[in-house]
Amino acid sequence: MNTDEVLRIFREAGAVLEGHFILTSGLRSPVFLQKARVFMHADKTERLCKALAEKIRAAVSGRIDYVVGPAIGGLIPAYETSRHLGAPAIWVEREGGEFRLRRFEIAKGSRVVIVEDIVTTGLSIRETVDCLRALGAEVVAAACIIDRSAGKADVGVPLIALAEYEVPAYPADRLPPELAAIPAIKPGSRNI
Ligand SMILES: O=P(O)(O)OC[C@H]1O[C@H](OP(=O)(O)OP(=O)(O)O)[C@H](O)[C@@H]1O
Ligand SMILES: O=C(O)c1cc(=O)[nH]c(=O)[nH]1
Ligand SMILES: [Mg+2]
Repeated sequence: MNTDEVLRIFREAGAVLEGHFILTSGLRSPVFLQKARVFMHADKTERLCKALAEKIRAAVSGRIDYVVGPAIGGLIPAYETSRHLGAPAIWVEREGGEFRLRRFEIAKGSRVVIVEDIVTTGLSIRETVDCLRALGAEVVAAACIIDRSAGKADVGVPLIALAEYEVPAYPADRLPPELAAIPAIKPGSRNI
């Protein structure tokens, strides 16, 4: 599946939003990919995640013990991708602002792949890598449906993206005037 096909699915689902958005990194953007509007459709999610699982299988040699999704956005794609990889899906969720593996125990040396929805700066994947490494896991790769950095984000492990789609994002104190004129909203779950 190529980037155009992935974006077609997002557009068909009404998931490409325009306005003024506060991203999880604090950056501001005129475009927000509201993945929940895609993941509400099992057929669309299956097509995307089956293709992502194939890309992961081609890139990762050796066993995968767990697929880990960073909540909330990573929950559904990690679960659906895990189905195609034949590995169990678990998740990290925020406790006091930090990602924790609250509901599961994993053996030291477990080989894990992180599956995210969207990557912008890579911050959320880096936080997930830190949490898993502190538990003794080996993070063999991370994957996402759409990489908004188009390959520029450094997540500390190899990143496998189903699609790369570069979207502008600006520091809050360097907004273009047309963006500053629109009231900002924050759709994600960090800090709520
Ligand atoms: O690469 P980054 O700069 O970290 O941005 C991408 C992250 O932002 C979103 O999560 P968010 O924290 O907004 O909450 P959500 O998972 O509930 O959507 C998205 O799900 C990724 O986790
Ligand atoms: O960077 C983000 O927080 C972000 C961007 C985006 O397009 N979609 C999303 O869910 N999060
Ligand atoms: Mg998220």
